[in-house]
Amino acid sequence: MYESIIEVTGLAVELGANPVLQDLRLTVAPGEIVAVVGPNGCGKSTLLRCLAGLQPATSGEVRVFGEPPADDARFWARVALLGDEPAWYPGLTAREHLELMVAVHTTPRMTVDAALDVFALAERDDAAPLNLSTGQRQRLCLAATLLRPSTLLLLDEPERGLDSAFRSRLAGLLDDYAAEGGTVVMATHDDGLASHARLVSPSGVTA
Ligand SMILES: Nc1ncnc2c1ncn2[C@@H]1O[C@H](COP(=O)(O)OP(=O)(O)OP(=O)(O)O)[C@@H](O)[C@H]1O
Repeated sequence: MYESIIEVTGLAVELGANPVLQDLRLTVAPGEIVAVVGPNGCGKSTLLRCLAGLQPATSGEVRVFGEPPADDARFWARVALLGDEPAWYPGLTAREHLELMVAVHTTPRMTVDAALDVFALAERDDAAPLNLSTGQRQRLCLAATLLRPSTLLLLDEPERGLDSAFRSRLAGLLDDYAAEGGTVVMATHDDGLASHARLVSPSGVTA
């Protein structure tokens, strides 16, 4: 068991000549829900990308599960990332995309039918993702992310496209994930989701 799942010290990131993150410190304990908040462009997505090992630090240290994040099977067995919309497989339905996740991850957190039910997609399960609405597609992304086994969720604006009822439902799902011992770090502009979380601001500004 780790005392902290995430340990960030003195993190700085420059993109081009742009100092996006400066001397950022963050510690996240198991079972915590952390909301990375702040105005557009303050570095929320950049921080999440650093935690996912997708953005190298200019200086400072990022440790996830005690080690620098590495783009390898061991890291991704524990970490589920919701970032930009993925590329969808042509010819596969929403259900078949979730079945792919189950085929790849041998111990899914729920069945495909349960995921379709939880994410209110059962009636559109035979649609191609590109024939779903924006919010339905986001629910499919969330279903795929929460279906796979993980102990750390990294979510970049999970509320994107969701109606207010489903945003509330998502807050409950994240609470359940944390109650099971999982840890959540999300970049969000949604006050409801943020109200369930400890707030962290890359820039020191939260509104
Ligand atoms: N490839 C890049 N080169 C230079 N600057 C970049 C690059 N990518 C992002 N930036 C800049 O880095 C800053 C942080 O971007 P980031 O996407 O992390 O912000 P954010 O807080 O997630 O914003 P939003 O709320 O709009 O999603 C922004 O000023 C952005 O313009």
